[in-house]
Amino acid sequence: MTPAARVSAAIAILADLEVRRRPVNDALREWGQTHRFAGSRDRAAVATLVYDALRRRASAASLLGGDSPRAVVLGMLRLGRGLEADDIARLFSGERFAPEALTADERGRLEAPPPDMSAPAAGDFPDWLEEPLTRAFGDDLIAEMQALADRAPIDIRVNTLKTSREALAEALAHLSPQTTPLAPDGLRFHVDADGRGPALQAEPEFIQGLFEVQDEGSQLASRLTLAAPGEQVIDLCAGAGGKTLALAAQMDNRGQIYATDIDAQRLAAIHARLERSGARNVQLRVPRGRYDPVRRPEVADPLADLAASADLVLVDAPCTGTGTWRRNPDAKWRLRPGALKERMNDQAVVLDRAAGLVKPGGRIAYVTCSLLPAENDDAITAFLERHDEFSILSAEDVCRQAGLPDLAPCATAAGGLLLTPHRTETDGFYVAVLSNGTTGAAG
Ligand SMILES: C[S@@+](CC[C@H](N)C(=O)[O-])C[C@H]1O[C@@H](n2cnc3c(N)ncnc32)[C@H](O)[C@@H]1O
Repeated sequence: MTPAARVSAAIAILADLEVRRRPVNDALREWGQTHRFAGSRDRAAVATLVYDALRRRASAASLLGGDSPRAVVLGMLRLGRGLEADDIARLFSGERFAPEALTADERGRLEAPPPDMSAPAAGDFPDWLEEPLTRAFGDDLIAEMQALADRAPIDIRVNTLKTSREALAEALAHLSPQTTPLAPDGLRFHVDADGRGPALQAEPEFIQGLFEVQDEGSQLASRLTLAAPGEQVIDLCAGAGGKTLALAAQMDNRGQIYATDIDAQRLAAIHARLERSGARNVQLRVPRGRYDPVRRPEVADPLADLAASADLVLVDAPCTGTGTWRRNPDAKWRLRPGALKERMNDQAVVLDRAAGLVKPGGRIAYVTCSLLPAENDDAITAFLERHDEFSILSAEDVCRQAGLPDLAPCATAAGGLLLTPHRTETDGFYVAVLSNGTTGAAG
């Protein structure tokens, strides 16, 4: 496909998304199936155009004075990719397979300096989130949100149960890995201009369990739980097990991790990952269906024997995922206030459940991949009001004990830590460590 034909395809896919309101991956998959002539490089380039357009949807619409798929792609090429009006005119030539030629108005807008934009347009985020995001970032709001609109690199966590970062970097030298700036076990890979990264999961080292794909922010969040060898740990929202595996390695296979989730199906992927990783200190506690003591009392509590027993309960809470918008740019335009409310309710439920599982002197590590205070500091403040036996460990102490003193400036008003693409070049993650009683955390 020519570059212009790829642009036409991206505009058509964005138009389809508007009409059918479905996840972008479904639309891209269907496009690939119905355009068999497109090779893998074409498909990657088209997908990257679509994703980049979604990243810049609001600023592009502001530049072009409208939010049609064509306008958004035009604006993205100018603002996101830095193309000049002449370069864009060559793509929008009106020739076979290319989009229609530029109108005089479009050309004028592409040539003029960008207009003054509102914060949501300049930062490419939904209007209704301006107030909470301003609360989170103050004067840094636009810089933070622009960093969240950029593309993300691909990070892996080296499985230290089986190898070292140095040894794996050498084995993967043909993919030019770099060490992650903050996480001690991470390697980073960059994607090319067409959005293609290395096919890491096809590497023999992946099959041998020497690494897992995991964003550096998620690796740091696992470290900030302060999980230590020999501890009794409950991973209450284990899902597919990304953090369970990181904790097992951090604990050097010593002690015990009980991994569960409200939803048995979410745990399905964890079995093969555990097998590959060589983690031997993980016990799965799979509910017989969906664990919901209020609506489904017939489903037994898979942790019934673990009340008040854990040194650490990790609550990797269900959340809006606003911190992962670099990877899921369509999610930012689909998020609704009702979904935020639901997640806030889930967070309170799961935190209260965690409180009953921590032994005196133990701790809860509360983690979200959200940037919204309602899901972060506010959730913790409300929890501490409900549970006066808990107190928050200072962010500085947590960073020091985790061996990550450089993260201390990420402290939030309530004493949590907020990592962001702008601050730490990671996905957005929030971590707060809460101690049950006064004896404090391990370390
Ligand atoms: C952010 S995801 C977990 C990701 C996972 N820890 C990882 O690192 O790959 C949140 C998980 O919380 C689960 N969940 C939601 N409400 C819950 C509850 N009340 N108790 C336990 N798990 C819950 C969801 O099913 C989902 O798998």
